[in-house]
Amino acid sequence: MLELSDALAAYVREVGIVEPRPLAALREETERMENAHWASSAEQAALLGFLARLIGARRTLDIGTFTGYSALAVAYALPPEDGEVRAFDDSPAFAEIARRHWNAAGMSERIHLHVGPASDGVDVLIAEGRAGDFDMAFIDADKPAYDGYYEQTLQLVRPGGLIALDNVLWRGTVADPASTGENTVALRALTRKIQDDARVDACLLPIRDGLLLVRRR
Ligand SMILES: C[S@@+](CC[C@H](N)C(=O)[O-])C[C@H]1O[C@@H](n2cnc3c(N)ncnc32)[C@H](O)[C@@H]1O
Repeated sequence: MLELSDALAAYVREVGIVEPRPLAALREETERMENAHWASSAEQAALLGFLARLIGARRTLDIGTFTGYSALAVAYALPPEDGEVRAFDDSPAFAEIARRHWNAAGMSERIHLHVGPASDGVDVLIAEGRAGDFDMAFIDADKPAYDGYYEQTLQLVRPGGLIALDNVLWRGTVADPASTGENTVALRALTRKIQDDARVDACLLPIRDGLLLVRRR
């Protein structure tokens, strides 16, 4: 696979994607943080925004929000009049950073963040009767809980809607039978389950740490 050198990444960012200035400001602040690698890359976030536009998304879920980069990238792709991102993260510190940047981008009306365990927050939406009400979900929180998030989002996303799961290659460990770490085992099992799941179509993109795209039938 082609290695994305710094020069090549800079080229892609210059001519291959559009990153609004407030989104770039959020990325730049995040890059100075200890957990900077948690954030989606600019290219991956641009892909999510592109896919949101492609399917005409109006309402989306962002499970594992960190400093808010993926949520903001998708928010830009939603219609200004009624676009809605429901975001979930259990860190109040990350929430503060995310909200500051969403506000600066003029997107705070469009993105609603639940601070607490994501599964509880998503359950609230299900209890509120919002099954089938969402067009897209991005799953990027704790890996052993992905299967639960997948089942929850499958309820919330409409037929024809999209679920994207990040990090499904887990730095390549999933292809090594000797790797039996908790995250590796969970991601390997879920990827196989999804490929055999008659409720969906799925396609694994080997970009960055692996992005599994799932379409609800
Ligand atoms: C990889 S980061 C998300 C990156 C983000 N999607 C982006 O593109 O910038 C994972 C996030 O999930 C959050 N998280 C982990 N376990 C969680 C849980 N059980 N409930 C809610 N958030 C959780 C962490 O606080 C962290 O911010």
